[in-house]
Amino acid sequence: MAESLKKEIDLSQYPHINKGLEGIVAFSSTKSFIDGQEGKLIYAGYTIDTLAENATFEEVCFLLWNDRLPNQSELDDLTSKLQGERALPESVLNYLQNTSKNAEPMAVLRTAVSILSDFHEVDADTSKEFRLNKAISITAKIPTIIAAFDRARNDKNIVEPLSDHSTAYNFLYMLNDEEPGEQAEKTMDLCLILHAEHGMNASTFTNRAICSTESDMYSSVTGAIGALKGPLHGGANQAVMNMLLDIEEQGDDPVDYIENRLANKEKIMGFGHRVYKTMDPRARILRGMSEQLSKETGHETLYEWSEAILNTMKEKIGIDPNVDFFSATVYYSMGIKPDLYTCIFAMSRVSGWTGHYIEQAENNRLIRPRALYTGEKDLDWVPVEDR
Ligand SMILES: CC(=O)SCCNC(=O)CCNC(=O)[C@H](O)C(C)(C)COP(=O)(O)OP(=O)(O)OC[C@H]1O[C@@H](n2cnc3c(N)ncnc32)[C@H](O)[C@@H]1OP(=O)(O)O
Ligand SMILES: O=C([O-])CC(=O)C(=O)O
Repeated sequence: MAESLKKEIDLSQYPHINKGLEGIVAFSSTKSFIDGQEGKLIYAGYTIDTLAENATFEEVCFLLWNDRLPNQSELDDLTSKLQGERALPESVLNYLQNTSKNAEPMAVLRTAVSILSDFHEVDADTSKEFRLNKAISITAKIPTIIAAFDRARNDKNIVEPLSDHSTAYNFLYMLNDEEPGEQAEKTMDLCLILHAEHGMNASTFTNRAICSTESDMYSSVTGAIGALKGPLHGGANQAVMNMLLDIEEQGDDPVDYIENRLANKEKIMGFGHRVYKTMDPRARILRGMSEQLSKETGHETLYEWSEAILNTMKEKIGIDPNVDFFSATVYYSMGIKPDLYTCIFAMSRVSGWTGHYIEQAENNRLIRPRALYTGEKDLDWVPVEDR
């Protein structure tokens, strides 16, 4: 039967059956450029190194939403709008306080962003200003959601957002109920810059597909959070930390640990990339941050193991680390719990998602690829009692 069906399918109608859409260009975009061979990343004209050295996360948000850097008064205006939008509606706070303390933070974030749409006009108009204001509002509230849930699940008081300071500072303040030092703020800000945008990754693609049905921005960000959560995408940073902690707990040698897993054909989290065939430029920056911070905070061994794992991966299968590998030890050194790492990724990537939403909405075409049907055809109906 399968043989005869294969003959019926006219494969010439489907010249590009491409599992995983690898290499398919489905959009044009001004948001970012990736050179996977050279390991280069550019956001709207600026290399990731330039932005890491000079920008703030707020400037990167402006860049991704407007395709240019802000002048001082535009930056002040955006910063104060973000600060003004940080507070959550009462019912979202109630949800965060009353949901299961064992819930996955990314699942809680996904639900909370979805609930936010109940309190906002979602598609009242189609102007760029309306969409920008939505982008600002969602971006401003995500750090508050993450910090509030983490405190609620640990039976701690929820800390109200500040009406001043940067996104990075305010997040750490709400998470820990204490003012962060200059270095902690700078590190968090840098992490937000590094994770903000990355072309047509799975979550951004999801976000654009939802936008293309003329659905609202809350729906597209909610869907994107769901896509980011998976361990093959943003969820890998948490998995990296769990792997390092597993090595510690088992008293294992990191090289043996990796070699055993590779021998079992297991994937090593934080390594490999669909586009980069060399070191991810963000991993290069995070590697330096991880080295410095882990030494300063007494987690030097974790950094040394990371280097040993990196060398083993390169030597055994020639695969380099991605953004999720060294970010794990950076966050760990900052005292952040592993199951919040992917939420921090979302806290940053929302700037890219919403930038892409605006871009898609302004030049929309429904995203609707095809699947090659390989099932049976013309089956006779069999009554349920006879099956
Ligand atoms: C922010 C981000 O999303 S960055 C990515 C985060 N994800 C991870 O770190 C998870 C681990 N990595 C992976 O699973 C993959 O490298 C992906 C999903 C990121 C990219 O996958 P793809 O482009 O589909 O590459 P694919 O999975 O086909 O890998 C090619 C080969 O390298 C191997 N490989 C790729 N990544 C790894 C890895 N992390 N560990 C071990 N082997 C790997 C594959 O097994 C495959 O081998 P094969 O040709 O012998 O079958
Ligand atoms: O581009 C990808 O496929 C994954 C990635 O690195 C990101 O989203 O930052």
